[in-house]
Amino acid sequence: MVAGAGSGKTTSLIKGLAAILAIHGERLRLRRQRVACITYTEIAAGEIWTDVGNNPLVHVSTIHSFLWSIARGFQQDIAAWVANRIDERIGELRHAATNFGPRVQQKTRDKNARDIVRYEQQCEAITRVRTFTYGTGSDYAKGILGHDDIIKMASQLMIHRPLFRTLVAQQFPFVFVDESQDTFPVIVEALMAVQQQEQARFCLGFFGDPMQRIYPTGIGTIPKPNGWRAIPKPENFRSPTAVLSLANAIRRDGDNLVQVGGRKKKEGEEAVPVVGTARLFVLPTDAHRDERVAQVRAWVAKANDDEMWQPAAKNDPVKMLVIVHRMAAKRLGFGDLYGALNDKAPDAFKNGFLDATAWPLRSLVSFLLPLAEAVRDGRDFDAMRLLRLHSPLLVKANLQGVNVAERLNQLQAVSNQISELMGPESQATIRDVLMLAKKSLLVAFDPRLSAYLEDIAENEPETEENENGEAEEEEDPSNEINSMSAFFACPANQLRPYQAYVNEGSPFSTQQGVKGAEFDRVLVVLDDDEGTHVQFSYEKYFGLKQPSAKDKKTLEAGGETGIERTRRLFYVCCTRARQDLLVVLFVADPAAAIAHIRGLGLFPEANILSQDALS
Ligand SMILES: Nc1ncnc2c1ncn2[C@@H]1O[C@H](COP(=O)(O)OP(=O)(O)OP(=O)(O)O)[C@@H](O)[C@H]1O
Repeated sequence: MVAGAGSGKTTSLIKGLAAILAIHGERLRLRRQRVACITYTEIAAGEIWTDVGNNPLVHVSTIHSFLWSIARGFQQDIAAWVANRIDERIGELRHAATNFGPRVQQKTRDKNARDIVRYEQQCEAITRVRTFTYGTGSDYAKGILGHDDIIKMASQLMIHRPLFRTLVAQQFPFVFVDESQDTFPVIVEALMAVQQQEQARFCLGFFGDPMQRIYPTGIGTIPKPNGWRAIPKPENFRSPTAVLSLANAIRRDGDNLVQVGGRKKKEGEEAVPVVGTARLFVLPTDAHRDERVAQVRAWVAKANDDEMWQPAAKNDPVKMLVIVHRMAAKRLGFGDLYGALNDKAPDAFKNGFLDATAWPLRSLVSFLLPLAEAVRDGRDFDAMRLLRLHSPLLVKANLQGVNVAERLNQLQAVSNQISELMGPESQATIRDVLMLAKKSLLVAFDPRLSAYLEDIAENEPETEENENGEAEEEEDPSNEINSMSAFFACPANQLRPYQAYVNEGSPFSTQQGVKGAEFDRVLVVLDDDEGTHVQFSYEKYFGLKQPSAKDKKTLEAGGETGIERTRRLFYVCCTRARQDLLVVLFVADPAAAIAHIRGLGLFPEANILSQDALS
């Protein structure tokens, strides 16, 4: 099912699941089979499972847990895969070492050498591992596979082992994949291999929209082999007429998909279209952005005769979506964190910063920060739940012969210390928090993080600044090291405002975290960060700024530039609105920008407004 935003893909998926249960439920139960529904995040999984009445015949999960639930029984294959993976890594590191040019810094060479030693030790250690498990970060020596390993390992098993394919189909004769545009290509290949082998015994369905792909690792368009049925859904049920025209106009320069309809509301017996509003304000980039956004909101409140648009400090009825950039990060209180994981940082860090999935952040954001907050608020139950979920100190195998009361006291003491270090007034750095967690064995760290904690000495001077600001140069092996040392030096209390942004104002969490998110009033703030953002550029998207030399090279090579990525993100943001949409674009020269944007046919001319409208 390939269809635009608000066309009811998720609604259809849930109806499809219900229909399968009604038609095949009894047979599935007897054969101990289940229906798998793969979603992007745990939150989305929870929501879909609630929608199907928490039916145990439906296994709703992320791709990782789905794959692990099938692969975990194949321990011998896993062990062989891990041994091979370590060899591969050592080979890659040695290859890199022999190809280091004269400009590569000594610390990069040292790290390479230490990493080789670590992998060689792991190679030895895995022979003693009895059972491999799946955790947040991979630690082969302890028998733990991480997220990336599960994807690589299980898809390989699926692609190369007929028996494994049969097993998948036997356990899960129906597999639905939601948000299929953001699925890894190798997973699509693997699932298609199962379908090819099992034919009518295996029903596979993808639900998605290539224009809503927001992760660079996603496949976008799913290939359609012969014999597959495409299910079109041409109607839009969410957007008011004004937003629907904009959505169609955004796609006109992309894949040209046109949706019809739009949201309707009942008036007596009749269903009438909701007209709604879609406006663009183009305002000057200066130090008064917040005030200007507030002024625009007051203006819309008046124009729409809707007080809900007035600026609100709490429980804001307007959903505001911003792509964070340096200025916003500074204002929100996590400027250093932004700098560490964005300036001259590896692409994986920059991408993972947008939704807090970058590996340096994971244990902090998913465990240590929530733990610190639970302790501070006196939510003992939550603290305990987090510890049980994340701490190896409470794993059954590690509690044998241990005085449990003592262990709990010890955990409480460490949790209190972590909470203090991460408190708003604390002067502690991220490194301090991580060191304490490491020393006290509070959490099993991703070995990449452990390695850096061992390697990067305290107060290590940061290397040369990125002078030109344009982070468009090639990836340099020392980027990761520099990023990590800046990351360790960040104040730990910047994590809280960062997490609040990711949970509330980030279009990424909105898109992926809350399935099919929709809001009555949406405010999208577009604000390029003085040209340092390479992933997204609204100025380039609107044609206010020329593509760079690198963009042109990428296009010539058939690659994709930030312009396409920005179009898709803009589409996702705008199509969340059920009633009114307000877009605020900050640029250096609003008058020129307005003249240009009027010619694009995105917004009606009368709805492209400037500062003048506010005075
Ligand atoms: N057949 C229908 N009739 C009326 N309303 C519908 C219908 N199908 C879906 N809707 C409503 O339209 C809205 C969008 O539906 P849904 O979230 O399923 O779309 P989607 O295609 O998954 O959207 P997106 O791609 O933007 O996540 C929801 O409010 C849903 O209740």
